[in-house]
Amino acid sequence: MSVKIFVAGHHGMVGSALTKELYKNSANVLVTADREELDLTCQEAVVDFFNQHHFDQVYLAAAKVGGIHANNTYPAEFIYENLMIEANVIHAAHMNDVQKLLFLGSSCIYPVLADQPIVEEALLTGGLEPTNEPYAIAKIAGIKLCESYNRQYGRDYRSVMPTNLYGENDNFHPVNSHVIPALIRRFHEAAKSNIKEVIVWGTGMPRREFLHVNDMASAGVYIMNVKESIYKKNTKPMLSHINVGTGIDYSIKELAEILSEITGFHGDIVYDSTKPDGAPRKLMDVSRLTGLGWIPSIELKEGLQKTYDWFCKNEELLRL
Ligand SMILES: NC(=O)C1=CN([C@@H]2O[C@H](COP(=O)(O)OP(=O)(O)OC[C@H]3O[C@@H](n4cnc5c(N)ncnc54)[C@H](OP(=O)(O)O)[C@@H]3O)[C@@H](O)[C@H]2O)C=CC1
Ligand SMILES: C[C@H]1O[C@H](OP(=O)(O)OP(=O)(O)OC[C@H]2O[C@@H](n3cnc4c(=O)[nH]c(N)nc43)[C@H](O)[C@@H]2O)[C@@H](O)[C@@H](O)C1=O
Repeated sequence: MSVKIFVAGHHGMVGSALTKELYKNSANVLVTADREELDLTCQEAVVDFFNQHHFDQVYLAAAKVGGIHANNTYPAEFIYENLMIEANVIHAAHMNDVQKLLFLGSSCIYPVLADQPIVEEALLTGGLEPTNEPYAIAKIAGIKLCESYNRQYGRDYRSVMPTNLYGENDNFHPVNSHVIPALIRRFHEAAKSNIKEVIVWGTGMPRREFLHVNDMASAGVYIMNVKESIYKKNTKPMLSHINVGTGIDYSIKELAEILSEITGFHGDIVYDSTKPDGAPRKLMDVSRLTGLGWIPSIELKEGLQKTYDWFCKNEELLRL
């Protein structure tokens, strides 16, 4: 029997990987819409769109996304657009009797000084990291929307909390992107132009856990398809969210050194400590996910090399 699925955000890094992953199952019938046809912040447009289709499932991978600088510079857009997208899509899914939905949150929902590795239960136990608090608040609202429709209406809306992601179709903007695409581009351009020095933001000391987007897509589809009774057994009764990561982290300095090697940059790496470090560490406890039977398959160096190869092939077409 076919399963009609709406993938919101299908042009994005995660949405495009999810689309590929979902196409592996020939029973899936995917529906997507470009932003020009469907602005997800517009309630009327979202209601009309859901009324036209009868979806069995929704993957909500559309969001206003960016790295530490973008979050710190455009907090109003990050909180407003994300709240609107989540409220519109999750509510419209419920009103149209869509029983299953997967919402993408982020590891920044957890308190900035949470015990490491961070367990799902750490949510709302402390203050958030200031540079991305508005985005994190919107993501927490998304989790609570899912939990509330589950509690009140018996929906099966699950939320994945991915660690920092990277891979093909990432945003390689020089300042608004995340650290991996930013450094790939900066090291690549320096190596090509024989520039002797590359600036890396912050002290290089923060630690981050990185997951390749193909692993993220595989985990997302896996989690969506775990039987409800088994998924609930692995979460506290009302908890709808689950961490997605590798369980391994690296310092930004270690990451920069790996990327300089991959891109063939042989100059000096200079740390600009006037730029924010953000959270000191964000390593997630992934035992709930591994307990469900999923483990990642792309090791960091391999994933970075694949991403760099993809960047070199697509440099001219990228949204920079
Ligand atoms: N990247 C990361 O490191 C992490 C990402 N996540 C989460 O994963 C999800 C996907 O992120 P990612 O793929 O990296 O982000 P991208 O920016 O690559 O993709 C986001 C997608 O959402 C679409 N979108 C944004 N606003 C609207 C709107 N108003 N109407 C219609 N479409 C819209 C964009 O459309 P368009 O193509 O037109 O711009 C884009 O296709 C997000 O929820 C994010 O919070 C979580 C943890 C880490
Ligand atoms: C996924 C996650 O992404 C964001 O949080 P973040 O984890 O801090 O992600 P980031 O990739 O932007 O930075 C990671 C680290 O790397 C350092 N760093 C060095 N040099 C560059 C650099 O050139 N660019 C960037 N962006 N960071 C750099 C940077 O200073 C920081 O210490 C959230 O806002 C939030 O949106 C969220 O959920």
